[in-house]
Amino acid sequence: MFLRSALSLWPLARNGTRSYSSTGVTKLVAVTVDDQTGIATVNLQRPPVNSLNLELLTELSSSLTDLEKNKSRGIILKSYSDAVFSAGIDILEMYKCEEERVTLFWSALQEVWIKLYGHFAPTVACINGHAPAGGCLLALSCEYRVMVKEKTIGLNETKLGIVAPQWFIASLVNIIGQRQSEVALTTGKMFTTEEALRIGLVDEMAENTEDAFSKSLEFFKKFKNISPFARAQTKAFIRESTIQALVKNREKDLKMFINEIRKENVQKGLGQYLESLKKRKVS
Ligand SMILES: CCCCCCCCCCC/C=C/C(=O)SCCNC(=O)CCNC(=O)[C@H](O)C(C)(C)COP(=O)(O)OP(=O)(O)OC[C@H]1O[C@@H](n2cnc3c(N)ncnc32)[C@H](O)[C@@H]1OP(=O)(O)O
Repeated sequence: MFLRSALSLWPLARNGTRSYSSTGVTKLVAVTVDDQTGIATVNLQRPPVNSLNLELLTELSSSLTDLEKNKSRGIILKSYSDAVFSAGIDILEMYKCEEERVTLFWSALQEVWIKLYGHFAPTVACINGHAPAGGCLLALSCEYRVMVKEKTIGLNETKLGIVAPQWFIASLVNIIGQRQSEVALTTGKMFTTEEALRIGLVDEMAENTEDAFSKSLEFFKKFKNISPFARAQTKAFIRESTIQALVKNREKDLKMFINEIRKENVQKGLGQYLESLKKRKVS
């Protein structure tokens, strides 16, 4: 009964699913809600590599707000591409950036993390491609991670000569612990799917996107006999201190980000990194 009335808020059904976009036009984030289960699939679709720019983050943020309002029964976050889940922050948002835009950009990233990390319903990252840095952060924000074999994931910021902010670090520490995080972060380690599974950075490995998606769906069955309220409140208690650490320091975090990326050596490093990306190809 509750599910029916919650779902009735969604736009018209088509083939058992409801497609939805916060702007009315599907653009960088496509949301589909399964009519039977109420599970939402949030598909990131910014070719070629789903790098996170202001527009994608703004759409993702409003999709998450709508899912919260419409009481979705769960979220699967995935990529349109079988090669890349998300390449992390679009380097062009940090390289030679304008103050006004970079302020909006970082605020949007904070907002997305706060909403996704704190989302009341169960969340799964269906990691169907590489997930460096900000891409890894999105996956870490979910409650469960299913990753396609032979991909890579990690917070590789130090490799770019930048420092992962405290909330990126906390998201990792909460999953793999302090020691493993320290080694991973200081070396900018990118884990293969197999390595990530061994250290608990991901929960399951999948053969391909389809397999990852069906394993993601299985996760929600764990809560079949659990009160949604008890589940959500427990998650909120567990995650509260991590979220509050950013919520109380958003302005400071923003200033630190802007100061850090404006440094001459950081700008030089980002420029070189962009160049190296253009020359290199991943097999
Ligand atoms: C005291 C201090 C307090 C802290 C202050 C804060 C400090 C700052 C914190 C900032 C945190 C940063 C987080 C990030 O997310 S940084 C981004 C890191 N991302 C990466 O390193 C990934 C780079 N990309 C790749 O490794 C590969 O592209 C990938 C494996 C993802 C896919 O490989 P594939 O072979 O499929 O694709 P290509 O490499 O050919 O890429 C296609 C085109 O896309 C461009 N590209 C790729 N990634 C990015 C990116 N992140 N931003 C912008 N552009 C990107 C790539 O150059 C290709 O472009 P062209 O087609 O034009 O050549």
